[in-house]
Amino acid sequence: MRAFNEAGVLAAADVHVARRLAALAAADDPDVLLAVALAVRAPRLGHVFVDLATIARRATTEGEEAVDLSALPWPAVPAWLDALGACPALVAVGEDAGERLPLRLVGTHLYLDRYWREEQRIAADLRGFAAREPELVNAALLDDGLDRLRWPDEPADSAQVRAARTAVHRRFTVVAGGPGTGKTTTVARIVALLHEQAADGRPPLIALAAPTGKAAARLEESLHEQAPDLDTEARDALLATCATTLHRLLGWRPDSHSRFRHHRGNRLPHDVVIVDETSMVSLSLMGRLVEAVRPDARLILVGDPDQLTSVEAGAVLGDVVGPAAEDPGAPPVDGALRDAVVVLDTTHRFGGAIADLAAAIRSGDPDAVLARLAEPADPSVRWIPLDAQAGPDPDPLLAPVRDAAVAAGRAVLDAARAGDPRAALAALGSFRVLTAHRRGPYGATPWMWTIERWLTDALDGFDPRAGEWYVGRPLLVTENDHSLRLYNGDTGVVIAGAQDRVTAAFERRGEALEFSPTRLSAIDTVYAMTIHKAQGSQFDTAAVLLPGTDSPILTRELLYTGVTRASQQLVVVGTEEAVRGAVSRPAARASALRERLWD
Ligand SMILES: Nc1ncnc2c1ncn2[C@@H]1O[C@H](COP(=O)(O)OP(=O)(O)OP(=O)(O)O)[C@@H](O)[C@H]1O
Repeated sequence: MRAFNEAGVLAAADVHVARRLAALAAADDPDVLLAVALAVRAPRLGHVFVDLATIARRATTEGEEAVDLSALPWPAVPAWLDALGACPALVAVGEDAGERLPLRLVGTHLYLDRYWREEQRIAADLRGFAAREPELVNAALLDDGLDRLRWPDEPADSAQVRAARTAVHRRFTVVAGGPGTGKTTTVARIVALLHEQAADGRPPLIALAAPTGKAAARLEESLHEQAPDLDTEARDALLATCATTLHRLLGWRPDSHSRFRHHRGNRLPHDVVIVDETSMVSLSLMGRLVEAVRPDARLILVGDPDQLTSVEAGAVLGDVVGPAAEDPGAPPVDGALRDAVVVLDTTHRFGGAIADLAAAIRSGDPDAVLARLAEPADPSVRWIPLDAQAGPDPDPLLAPVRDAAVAAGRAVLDAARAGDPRAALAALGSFRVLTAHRRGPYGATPWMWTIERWLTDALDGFDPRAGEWYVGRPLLVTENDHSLRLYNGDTGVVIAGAQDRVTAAFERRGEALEFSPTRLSAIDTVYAMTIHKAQGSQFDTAAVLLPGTDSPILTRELLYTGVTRASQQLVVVGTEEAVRGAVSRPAARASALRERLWD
């Protein structure tokens, strides 16, 4: 294991855990130890298992320098599998082996047993939901509702209409689509239609949830915004709906890391559970969710399967949507899961060139992406083919980024000085620099210093050294604070108040909430933020700064998620190699959920 540790393939903790597990089972074959360490490593990097047949080609390293993986002493695969098969106290072999051992080998996939169980159980639960008898519905009322809730120019068989119809008819529905494809609109329709179906009886108990507090707050806000325009008796019910985090819904207990109040033995009381931003839900959280939903309830998963996935193991939404994403227009076939997945593929929100670029990234064709960057269909996309390292002396070609940062900074500062929190928050949301990393030469932290310098040079009286709570400072909440209802990722601005006092203003449901800065705990400055943190938010203008090609997190999903954070104007800074590197490198998480669901 030493060579693999020194090459940056294995971390010290992987080696340590592998040694402990092997010692308990009295296994001492070095090839077995290496395999166990790789299985321990897998979930740390988002994989559900390690595929021993491909790991020698696919492993990524964590060191700064490129490593020649082929020079490492990889065991020959057949002998490796045999060695694992000869450890009956450590490794269960095959899906049918009944023992509970620390590891499980299925074909060439080596799992930590816990993840194997999780994956298997989720597949069974989801297949169960998908196959369950459809609901009895009042079809005339449903048709009438779908008609009333349609946009004037929306076809009667649009994907949004199909998605809402599916969710009313079935016990399991997946609504998949990129930004602005009408997912939230569809959720609003589903809630309204389900209320209409129950008009004479007990109104359905509906839970709306999202993986983060910020995403939950955003879902709730947009449903409340859409409600007044909907032609339905259920308008009040929509206005009264609240969204919560998945952890809260499931009854997270601070005394226990993974146990929730609701589970298979104590299900959620809800008739309908709708989850937004499902791409951010990990395998284990999905496991806790599907086991807690009553078998006779409806489960509706909403999200964008092309976005970055949770940092924990699994890529559940992508696996559930599976092949349905490749032929969104295909008519339903007999497979129950195929019928449950509806892909929304018409963008209603942003500029054509941004949507075009996002589609090219999704298709994985680097030449098409570069062509759309070099000659976009309209001026909403701009590409600066530069290496995006932060430095004391930014390249003059970065002027568009600087100008946008200064324009937004000026608007934030003017509004903050004038004591106008709403205008300051609106200006803050108008522009953001997005990076792949937090630290290091391409990180959000050095870029923050660069932007602060630009603002100091351009704005009269702007001085970030004037004290921690200087007027106009853009704030980022870095931990959930349930008592203030501020969530990790929320942003705010320091606003001038009376008598030299300042407040920190944050937006909630279109209103500005102001707090004394002394009440805030985990806060950062946010001239730049990581693409991961920006997930679930959009900005009028976003500048996406790509790292070098040796960055292990430069992937297709990262670029797609960054690009789709811009609603009107997008600037991409990165070399041709970085763009190619990103597009040609899908995050490819090792997971067998897709096969378990679809094959
Ligand atoms: N069929 C449609 N025709 C015209 N406009 C629509 C249609 N569906 C939705 N819209 C509008 O497009 C915008 C995006 O819709 P919506 O917020 O539902 O998308 P979304 O997929 O939830 O976006 P996000 O990824 O930001 O959550 C909204 O302003 C909405 O009013």
